[in-house]
Amino acid sequence: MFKRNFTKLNQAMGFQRSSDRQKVQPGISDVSSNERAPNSCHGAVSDDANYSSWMAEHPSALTSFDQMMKDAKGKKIVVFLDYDGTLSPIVNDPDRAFMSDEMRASVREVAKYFPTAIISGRSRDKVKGFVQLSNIYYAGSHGMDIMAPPRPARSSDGKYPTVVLDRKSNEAVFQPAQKFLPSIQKILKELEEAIMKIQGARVENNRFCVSVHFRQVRDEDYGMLEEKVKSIMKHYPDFRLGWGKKVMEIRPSIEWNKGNALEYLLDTLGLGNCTDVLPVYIGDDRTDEDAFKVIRKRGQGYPIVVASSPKDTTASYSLHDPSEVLTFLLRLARWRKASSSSRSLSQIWGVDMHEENLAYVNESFFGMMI
Ligand SMILES: O=P(O)(O)OC[C@H]1O[C@H](O[C@H]2O[C@H](CO)[C@@H](O)[C@H](O)[C@H]2O)[C@H](O)[C@@H](O)[C@@H]1O
Repeated sequence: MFKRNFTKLNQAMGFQRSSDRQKVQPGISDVSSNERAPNSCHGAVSDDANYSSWMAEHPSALTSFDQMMKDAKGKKIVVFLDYDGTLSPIVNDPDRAFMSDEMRASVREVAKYFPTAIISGRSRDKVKGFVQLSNIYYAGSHGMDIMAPPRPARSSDGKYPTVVLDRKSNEAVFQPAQKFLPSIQKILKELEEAIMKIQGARVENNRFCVSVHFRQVRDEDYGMLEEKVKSIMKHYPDFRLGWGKKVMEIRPSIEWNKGNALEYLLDTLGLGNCTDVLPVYIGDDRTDEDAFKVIRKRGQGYPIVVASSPKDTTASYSLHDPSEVLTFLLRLARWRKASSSSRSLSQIWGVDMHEENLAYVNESFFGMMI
C-alpha cells in the first residue's frame, strides 16, 4: 500500500515515466567499505551485466531528453553542475583535471539561457580557474564557499547570517564554515607531515575542506595512509571524514552540503519558493547525492548522475560520462534557443547575464542589495 502510494507520488512529481524506475536509497551518505579500498570503483557494483537493469531504473538523460523537456515547458530551469568527473574526466593528477574547450563552450552556451552554477568539492578559486567562465556562479568546498547574487534583503529570515556583499563584483560571498579556517590550516600541516613518506599520497587544500588523495598510492600502503589520517582527525571532533573517488575528504561537521548550496543559490536567485522551478543537477560523486536528495524533496527537477557502471544513487536519470554531459548541455541550450527564439536570458529572467557583466539590472526581481 505504502509502496503504491509512494510510486504514485513520484510519478506526480515528474521524476519518472514508468512506475518502477526510481529507487530511493536511504542512508546514501554512509561510506561503503567498497570505496575505502584502493582498488575499487566508487559505489560500483562489480557485475557489469547489471548495467542495463540499472539503466532501466536510471534512464539516460539523452534518450529521455524529449520527454524531460516536454515536462519542463513553461518552467524555469536552473542548471547546477559538479566539476570533477562531470565536466572533466577523472585523471591521476588533481592539478591537471582540465576541462576541454568544447565542454567550456557548452557550459557557456547553457549559461546564456539558464542561470548556471558549478558546485564543487574544490576551492572556489581553483574550480573557477579550471572553468574560466564569468557568466556562471561558483560554489567551492562542497558548497561551503558560494559567490552568488546578493540575497534579497527583504527575506530577513536570518537564514544566511554570514553573507558579505562584494561591492566590486556586486555578488555576495557566503561562507558558513569561516570559523573553522584556523583548524583547517593546522589539519593541513599535520596531514602533509604525516603522509610525506607515503608514495603517491597527496593533500589538497580546498579552503574549507581538505582532500587526501590515494589514487596513486600502492594498495599495500593504503591501510597505513587511512590510519594516519584517522589518527590525526581523532583530535578534531568538529570535522568529519568521508570518502569520494579515491579520495578522503575532510570537512567541518556543519549541516551544510551541496544540497544546501543548491537551495541557497535558488533563494538568492529569488526562486527558492517558486513552484515552477526545475533545478537540473548533474554530478558523479557521493557528495552530489545531497543535491539529488534536495531536488527529490522539492518534488520537481532533474537529478542526473554521471556513471559508467551501476551505483547506489537517488538520481532519476543518468549520463555515462563527461562526453554525454557535453551532449546534454548542448541539447539543452539548443532546445531553449529554439523554443525562445530571440528571447535572451535577460528578457526571460530580468537579469543581464552577459559574460563580462553579471550585474543585476532588475533589482526589484532580487530585492534590495544588502
Ligand atoms: O565535487 P567535485 O568537484 O567532484 O570534487 C570532488 C573531488 O574531486 C577531485 O578529485 C577527484 O578528481 C581528481 C581529478 O580527476 C582525481 O585525481 C581524484 O582521484 C578524484 O577524487 C578533487 O581533486 C578533490 O579535491 C575533490 O574533493
